[in-house]
Amino acid sequence: MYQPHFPPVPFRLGLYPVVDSVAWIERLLKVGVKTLQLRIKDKQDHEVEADIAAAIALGHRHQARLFINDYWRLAIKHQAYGVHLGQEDLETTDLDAIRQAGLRLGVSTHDDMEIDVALAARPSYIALGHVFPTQTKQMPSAPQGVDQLAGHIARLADYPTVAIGGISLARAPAVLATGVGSIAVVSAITQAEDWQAATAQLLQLAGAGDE
Ligand SMILES: Cc1ncc(COP(=O)(O)OP(=O)(O)O)c(N)n1
Ligand SMILES: Cc1ncsc1CCOP(=O)(O)O
Ligand SMILES: [Mg+2]
Repeated sequence: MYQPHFPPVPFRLGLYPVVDSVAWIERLLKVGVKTLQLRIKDKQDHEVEADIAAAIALGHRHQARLFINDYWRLAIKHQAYGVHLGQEDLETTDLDAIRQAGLRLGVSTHDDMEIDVALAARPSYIALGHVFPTQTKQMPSAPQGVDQLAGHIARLADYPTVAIGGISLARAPAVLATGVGSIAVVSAITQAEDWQAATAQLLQLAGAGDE
């Protein structure tokens, strides 16, 4: 049973681009993306606060589901839709503060043990990765592949799920066939020759998420 400790999200979050700038957030909102993440790495809070505040304001204006990666205090301060955290972040984050502020929580997982840890926190969604090899982030483990992903999706039943890692336009149909509710992508959009065409095609396949 899906009974999160945080506000729920729709079972299908649809296409979920993960990007590193306000410019990308604005572009993607303008073409109809409704779930997205601002992922800026390795900066001090004061260096990213203006960008995080601007991205959150844009998300509100477009009635979109904007998750902030890592910077959970700033996400609370500026009232983001949600926060995305990794496994190692769970130990150092005040999860009660996120819940009390009414933000959704997404948690990364890479295997069954990490899914156990994530489920114990009862987040709003569980991310599963990396599905395929990725150039975007250094990964300590091997890609899980579509079959293992399908096993995790079956285990998680009605829990909202997000697949991430190496998902291209060509690979998206096989990933979606596992029943996963969302595909998170970086390079499939940001490195595409024509990002607008790529986004439109991915939206066609994955949808913009349930209301
Ligand atoms: C949707 C989604 N899934 C997984 C990740 C990876 O998050 P994390 O493990 O915290 O690693 P970094 O992104 O912080 O490098 C994600 N960001 N989004
Ligand atoms: C942030 C992150 N977490 C797991 S894989 C990944 C990067 C995904 O990027 P791409 O879609 O370009 O493979
Ligand atoms: Mg993180």
